[in-house]
Amino acid sequence: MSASSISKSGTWTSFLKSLASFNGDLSKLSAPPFILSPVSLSEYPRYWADHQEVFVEPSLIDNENYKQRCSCDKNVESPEMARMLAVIKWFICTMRSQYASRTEKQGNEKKPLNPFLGELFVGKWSNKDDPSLGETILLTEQVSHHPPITGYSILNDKHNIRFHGYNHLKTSISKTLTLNVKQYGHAMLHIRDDDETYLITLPPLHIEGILAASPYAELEGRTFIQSSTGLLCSIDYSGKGYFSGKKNTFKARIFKDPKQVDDKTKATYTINGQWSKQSTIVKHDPKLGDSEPKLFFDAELPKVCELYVKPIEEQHPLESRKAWKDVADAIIAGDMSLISKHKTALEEKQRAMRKEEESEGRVWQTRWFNCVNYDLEESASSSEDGSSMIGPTEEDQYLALAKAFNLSTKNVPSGTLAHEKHHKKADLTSLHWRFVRENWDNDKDIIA
Ligand SMILES: CCC(=O)OC[C@H](C)CC[C@H]1O[C@H]2C[C@H]3[C@@H]4CC=C5C[C@@H](O)CC[C@]5(C)[C@H]4CC[C@]3(C)[C@H]2[C@@H]1C
Repeated sequence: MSASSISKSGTWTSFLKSLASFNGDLSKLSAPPFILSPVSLSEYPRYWADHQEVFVEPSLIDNENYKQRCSCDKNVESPEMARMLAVIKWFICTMRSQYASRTEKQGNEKKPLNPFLGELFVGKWSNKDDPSLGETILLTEQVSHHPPITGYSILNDKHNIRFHGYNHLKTSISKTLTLNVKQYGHAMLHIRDDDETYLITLPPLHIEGILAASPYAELEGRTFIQSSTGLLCSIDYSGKGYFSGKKNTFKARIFKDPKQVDDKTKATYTINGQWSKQSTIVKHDPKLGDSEPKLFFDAELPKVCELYVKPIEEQHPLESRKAWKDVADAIIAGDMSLISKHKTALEEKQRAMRKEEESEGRVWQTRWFNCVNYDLEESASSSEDGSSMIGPTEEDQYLALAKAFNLSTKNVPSGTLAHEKHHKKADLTSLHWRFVRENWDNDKDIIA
């Protein structure tokens, strides 16, 4: 059925009517089968690293090879700048995976399964066709169901790459049936033995085309990449119909002094283009002026690496594809009554578990992630009573990196700066989820 015929069908028009009472809770929406994805949102962090070569590259740049490895500027001034450029290339590369790959593959966005509390997703890129990359492991955990929060960790021990983050979504529907998505949370990329760290914020997005039954994502707003080397990259997004006219447009600027982030004349490089296609880079030299634009990245070139996920029979009951199998099969079969039967069964099991915990005065214990309260003083790496609420550990670089560019460390939309209105709201908490590597290392029940 084409999108245009779907958009005129009875099921879609009644779905659109149901959107009028959408209250932001995606789990309450019963969308028609053809718009449901058999994939859980807990699998989406895979998009941070499904181009393994690009993901590993920043870790391969050192004091000897930085000029020759920096394909967009052979005269790059330092290894730190070369690594920042490689991190930006990786970040832009993930944008296409995160926000355009499903539409490219299946024609439009679909509604992913809503992860249950404690849902796990484990995968690995073995990189057999390029062993020099080493093996990368993907771990995700639904650390909260209300509100929905997914923790994720991507580890490549061969190159000492640790990428951890969490994602919390707040959604709303506009009068024109555009789904507005604010992302809360952030990610931290740690590379090299001296633990060079990059704090990465997440862009707001909106889903257009719902009226026409062919929804697709477009980014907006601004994200930041703050390096522990002092370098800062700020990226602005816009789409079709904005000043640029092209979909998936971005403009990135690199600053040596994060405090100058709003003075574009102080940028060392400006990168322009589409995060789903090509982008070019200009170097601003105080003496030589601006360089000619040069190709920075072509997002359609790097190949997607196969993620290995254990067969369902080898999975733990909390692992996503095992837990959702009956629902996923019913969605693939397009059988609405079977979908709601199996979905209801899973939801009732969850409700029963929450009731039992409540009657026993217990709360669900998260497995690989801790919730850190950044309003608390520095504390040891684990709390005495085993609760998951602790203060930051001394090696935690989050506060220092946030301070460098005045990022709010409160629970506000990702990328909010401390002088912006969201940060001024009263009673804001500063709770952020952190991966605990030893919990994964000591986990005897789950293997990658
Ligand atoms: C409320 C209206 C509704 O359900 O409409 C259903 C429509 C088919 C489309 C809505 C769904 O579109 C999906 C796109 C999903 C985002 C895609 C990429 C990412 C990046 C990743 O790093 C974090 C998750 C995120 C933000 C996904 C969140 C969920 C989105 C918006 C799905 C929508 C429910």
